[in-house]
Amino acid sequence: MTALRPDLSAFQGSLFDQGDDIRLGPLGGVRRTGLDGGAWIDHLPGWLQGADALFEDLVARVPWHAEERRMYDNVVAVPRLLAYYREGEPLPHPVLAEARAALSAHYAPELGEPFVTAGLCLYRDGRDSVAWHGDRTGRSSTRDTMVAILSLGDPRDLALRPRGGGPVALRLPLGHGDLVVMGGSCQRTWDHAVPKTSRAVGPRVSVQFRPHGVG
Ligand SMILES: O=C(O)CCC(=O)C(=O)O
Ligand SMILES: [Fe+2]
Repeated sequence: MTALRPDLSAFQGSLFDQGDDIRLGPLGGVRRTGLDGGAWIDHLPGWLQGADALFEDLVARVPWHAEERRMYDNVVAVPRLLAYYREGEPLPHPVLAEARAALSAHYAPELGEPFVTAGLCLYRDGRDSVAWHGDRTGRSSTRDTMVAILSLGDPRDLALRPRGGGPVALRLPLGHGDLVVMGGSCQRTWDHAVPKTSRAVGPRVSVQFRPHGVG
């Protein structure tokens, strides 16, 4: 496994967020969109101020690695870089621990348990992506849960459609400190993806917080 240092020359930063002061805003402004089958999406654009400074710090300090997957007779590269922080493992920046604690407190009445793990993805350019899937390797395959995602860097679309296919029902551009939370039956009854794009886009980092046993 090789650690990688991505080329940041394509990263422009946001015109609206040039500060180095990295700070979370209140969660009171999240807006919920209900989806069919008991799923929902919460969205809060610009939750984190100083998102570009955090982005650059994470790109430089997280031990990013590439993965390969077997596809029938071939071994193919996973089209993004990854890092994973297990329950109890220190996160790569203190504001991520604050974010996890704030999300845990805000959603406790509904979720009944804290967010504990953090998965990080780095999309280097428009060729990096994540294919249609639900996060259903653990308890989320049978139970309602939540996955909270903080997005940094250049926005990329998170697309959602009902599980099993059909047209895209929702497309949210996420970057520069935006928060999205997928909740209810979303991982079971809906699929999500970050599609490849031919637009000239800079890199994006996604930080996914999940409860224990949700993958
Ligand atoms: O990049 C994102 O925001 C989504 C990532 C994702 O769906 C996953 O890692 O399961
Ligand atoms: Fe996912």
